[in-house]
Amino acid sequence: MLRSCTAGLRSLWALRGGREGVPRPSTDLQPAPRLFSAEKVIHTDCALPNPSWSKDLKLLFDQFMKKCEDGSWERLPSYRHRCAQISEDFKNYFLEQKPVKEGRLSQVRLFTRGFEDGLGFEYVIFKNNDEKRTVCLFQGGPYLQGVPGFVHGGAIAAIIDTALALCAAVPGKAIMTANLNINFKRPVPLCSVVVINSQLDKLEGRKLFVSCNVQSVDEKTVYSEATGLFIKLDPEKKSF
Ligand SMILES: CCCCCCCCCCCCCC(=O)SCCNC(=O)CCNC(=O)[C@H](O)C(C)(C)COP(=O)(O)OP(=O)(O)OC[C@H]1O[C@@H](n2cnc3c(N)ncnc32)[C@H](O)[C@@H]1OP(=O)(O)O
Repeated sequence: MLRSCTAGLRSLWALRGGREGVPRPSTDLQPAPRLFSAEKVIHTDCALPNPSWSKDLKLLFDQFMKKCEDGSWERLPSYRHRCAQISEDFKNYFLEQKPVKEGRLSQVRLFTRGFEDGLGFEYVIFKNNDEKRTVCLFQGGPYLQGVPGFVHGGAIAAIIDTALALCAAVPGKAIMTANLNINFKRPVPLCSVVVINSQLDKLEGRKLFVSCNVQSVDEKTVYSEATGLFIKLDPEKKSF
């Protein structure tokens, strides 16, 4: 498996050198939006297939795209730089906050989209609004290694947090993770594809309770199970 990762890396670098439109790391600093800027910025949607996606990931992606045809499921787009709408949702709560120095703003990226194609988090999330659930198809690349040959637990936590956040997300409202509990039951092989099934279990005032499992594509292996608590930020509280 590690050999195939290394081979994959080499071919990715080769691809990067030759593929038009795939920027080199040093120049991949697109003109990013100012944090919390209302300015609309168009960026590349990362939740679409790229050459690093394995056959399994492409196959599952196609299956879910078919499910989107009748409108019951939707694919959630995903951007490297925070999209204008999400920034709008949060800006009222962080009025005084200047988290990033001017000179570094162009480097700001969403953590799970901060790697070059295929090296880190490759994923796409589909949402079924009626059933209040999401499915995240995730391929953990070679830069996410923890124990040799397996995905780092912190990387698994990050993709679980992302999947649960988007399951809990309420349009126009800002939410944050208050609690995340994960049982790591089996290690996730590096460069493999796993499926994260999340659901909204309960809504209690500002509290959104969600849970998920992380399974192999054939559903025979449960790698992790998790629960999360997300809180809708209170517009009356601006003390962050
Ligand atoms: C999420 C992002 C969506 C955007 C999508 C982008 C895509 C990428 C997705 C990336 C995703 C990345 C996501 C990230 O990385 S989010 C980053 C990681 N999270 C944080 O940094 C959050 C830090 N914490 C806070 O800011 C505050 O504590 C929050 C805002 C969470 C609540 O402070 P607030 O002052 O507003 O609320 P409250 O204290 O009055 O509490 C309200 C109620 O909640 C209950 N409670 C609170 N905490 C806990 C707890 N730990 N266990 C159990 N219960 C808890 C509490 O008892 C009370 O209940 P009740 O008394 O009313 O019954």
